[in-house]
Amino acid sequence: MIPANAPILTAEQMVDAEQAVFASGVSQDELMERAGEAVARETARFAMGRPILILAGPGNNGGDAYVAARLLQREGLDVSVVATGAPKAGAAERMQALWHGATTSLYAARPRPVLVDGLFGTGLMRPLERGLAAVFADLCAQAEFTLSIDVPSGLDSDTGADLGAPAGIDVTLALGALKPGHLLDAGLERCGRILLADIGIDSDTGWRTAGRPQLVTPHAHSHKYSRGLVVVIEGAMPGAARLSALAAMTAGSGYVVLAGEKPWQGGPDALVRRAFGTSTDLAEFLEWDRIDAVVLGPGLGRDGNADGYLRAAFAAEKPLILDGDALSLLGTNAASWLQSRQAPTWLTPHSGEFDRMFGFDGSKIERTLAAARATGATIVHKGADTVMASPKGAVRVLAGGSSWLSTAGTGDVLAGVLAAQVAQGSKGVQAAEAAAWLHGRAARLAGPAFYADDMIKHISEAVGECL
Ligand SMILES: NC(=O)C1=CN([C@@H]2O[C@H](COP(=O)(O)OP(=O)(O)OC[C@H]3O[C@@H](n4cnc5c(N)ncnc54)[C@H](OP(=O)(O)O)[C@@H]3O)[C@@H](O)[C@H]2O)[C@@H](O)CC1
Ligand SMILES: [K+]
Repeated sequence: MIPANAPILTAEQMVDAEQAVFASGVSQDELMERAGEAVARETARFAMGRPILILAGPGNNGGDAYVAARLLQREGLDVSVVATGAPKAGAAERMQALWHGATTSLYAARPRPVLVDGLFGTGLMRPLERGLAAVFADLCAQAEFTLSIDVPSGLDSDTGADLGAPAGIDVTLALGALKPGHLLDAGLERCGRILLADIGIDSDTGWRTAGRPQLVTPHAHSHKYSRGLVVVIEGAMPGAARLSALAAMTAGSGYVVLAGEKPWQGGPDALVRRAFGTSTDLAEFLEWDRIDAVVLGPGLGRDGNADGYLRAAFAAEKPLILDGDALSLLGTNAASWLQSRQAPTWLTPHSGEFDRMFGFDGSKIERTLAAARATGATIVHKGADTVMASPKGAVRVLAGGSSWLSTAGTGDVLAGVLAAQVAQGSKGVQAAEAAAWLHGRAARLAGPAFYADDMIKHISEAVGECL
């Protein structure tokens, strides 16, 4: 479980936030006391009287651990500390000096039912030393409950890269803000349940986890056009475009058109079909001023026809959602194609498509932001950790969704849900966040082992939860 609408800060941003707290008159010791109090409170809640082993590393993460040890002992709990080295000068050293209970070295440590991991937090700079990682993993495996302070030790807090973190952590108590590493890459599987403790730092940021959108019921005078008109362009593999179109219908659009050379005639009668002969015909149709959003890419194909449709969609200057084959056609030229567009664009690549289009380095958040800035488009970088970024720097992350979403066609469904949000007036990363949330919720409602058509039936139920 991941907190919704929670701020996300990098290690560097955490240091800045910490400095701002110090500048306001709060001492380093006071801030560490607050962090340790939060750790002690959550640990006591889960320990329910069981003996506790606290691992204290050499940095401030270890300092938090010493505070928690002292407070838990004061509450009468049976606490033992494992010190992995002398703490660095400053608050951590002072907190260690205030700890007067049992202390052992790492290699003499005996497992206890409750384990608190205060080895390393945001200051982890390199992989855990192998012996340390092995003992930590063993203590964790033998504990009945493990809580990590701030970040599981062995997880890169900025990227989620695995630097030796064990499996089996039950709770991670994030201090002040979530870190990118909680949400990305290996972090998704290593943190257990994530809780967020307010320790009084200013975590105001444009990066946060996605939350349930607030949608509106159509007003009394709404009509099919005012509810948003979506056009989905059908290509070589028509099934994918159908999934997008049906998803756009159940996500609240007033009018959905499936446009193709010979558009599919099955399915609901409410789905409007529009045949076009050539890309010139398509370009003319897309001039229609009723159109609020266009989806291009699901099942498009990559032949000359597809290229013509892409050019027609660009020429129309309507809000445009590009997915699948449209992304492949743009390829490494995405930035130059997109920078000239006046109307808003959303790109919805999965990681393979993203990597083929863009060569940026860094965490998934940094790479997605770089792509948004380079293209001027809102990027929805899909995956178990879906990262959404706008060119202005807003970031939303939706992580920890149903792993059953890893099946064909679910990306096409997302493109349709997104088009419905755009057609109804939602903008930029807000439209992406709403679509990703509805998509994730529909997948949960569909249960296990669903296929993409199944989840479409649950989109309107997900919409109902947001009114
Ligand atoms: N910022 C805030 O607002 C607040 C922060 N708080 C807390 O501070 C934590 C961050 O503390 P931090 O910066 O001292 O880093 P931390 O993770 O304890 O470790 C750094 C130490 O480990 C060492 N080291 C690194 N990698 C290593 C490795 N692989 N193997 C071995 N050693 C390694 C490194 O030394 P080095 O060897 O690199 O010289 C250094 O000594 C944060 O997560 C939170 O818990 C709260 O108290 C209050 C609010
Ligand atoms: K930790």
